[in-house]
Amino acid sequence: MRQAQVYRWQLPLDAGVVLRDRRLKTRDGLFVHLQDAGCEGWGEISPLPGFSQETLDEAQQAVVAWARAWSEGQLLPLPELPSAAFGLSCALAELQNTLPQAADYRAAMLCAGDPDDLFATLAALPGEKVAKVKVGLYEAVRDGMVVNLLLESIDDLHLRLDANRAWTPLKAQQFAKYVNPDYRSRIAFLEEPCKTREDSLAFARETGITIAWDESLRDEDFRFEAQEGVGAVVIKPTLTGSLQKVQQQVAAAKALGLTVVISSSIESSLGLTQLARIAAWLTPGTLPGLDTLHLMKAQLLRRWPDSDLPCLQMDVLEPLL
Ligand SMILES: O=C(O)CCC(=O)C1=CC=C[C@@H](O)[C@@H]1C(=O)O
Ligand SMILES: [Mg+2]
Repeated sequence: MRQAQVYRWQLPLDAGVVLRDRRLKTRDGLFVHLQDAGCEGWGEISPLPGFSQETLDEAQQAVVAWARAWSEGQLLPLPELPSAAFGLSCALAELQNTLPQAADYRAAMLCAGDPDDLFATLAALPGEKVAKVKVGLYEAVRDGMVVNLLLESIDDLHLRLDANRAWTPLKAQQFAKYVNPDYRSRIAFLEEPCKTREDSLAFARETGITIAWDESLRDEDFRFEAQEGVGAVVIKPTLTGSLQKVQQQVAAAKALGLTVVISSSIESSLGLTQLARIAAWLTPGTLPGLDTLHLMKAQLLRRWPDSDLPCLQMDVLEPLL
């Protein structure tokens, strides 16, 4: 007999998590748990404030209705809301054993805070040294100097940068001016430098710095096409939709020869470990962008290997059905 449950949860975040100018104090989300004929599957639905179009309450309504119908034997189409479609499709994939267990728990180190503190940590990174640095939060010139300094001091370091569309063309140029042309090839990519796609493309052409699309993938008029200066796409499944849609986007990007990075939308450890499995499955060989667990004060139900954070269990979940 089929059984479905939807749980709501809330986790405290580290004091310093700022997203699109707003400070996030907690991460709120849902889990769905499906059981059928001795098999089970879990999925996480946690729209990211400032990034997702839908609110958690809207996602909850859609997920509860879908799960109720499913437990009564109906198979409704997945909801349109990306976070809901993603979480439900993961639960179904676990239930049907189509989401492989093997996971890629490596993550490009997310750097924040004082650059002076970063050198030692980065220099000591084992294996492929890839770090992600946010730019566009301070003066573009300061960003340029920090990036230059990091690449200068650690000669096997590659950086992923992310401006979240913060710059005007002028500011982007000010940034680029400070990065020694010899080091630019070690900028693996710079996500979304400018406010518009046209300006970002012009920046890539003019500076030789490879750019990546993240926010643009959610633009109504976005199409996968070869574009000079674009080297990668960053796919955030919680913002994209069902696993099937994620697979389609990965395939379309790969067909253009682009690097595809599966990235976190600050999911709990349960969602994050599923993303590590999706990365191992769909983008083997590319370091995923999943270094966000340390932004939280606890894990939930499933552990991320080597994390020291306490792992909270079922008793903190609020059942909704
Ligand atoms: O992509 C990564 O390496 C980590 C995730 C990450 O950088 C982000 C997750 C969610 C919102 C943003 O703060 C940021 C991004 O814009 O890509
Ligand atoms: Mg980004």
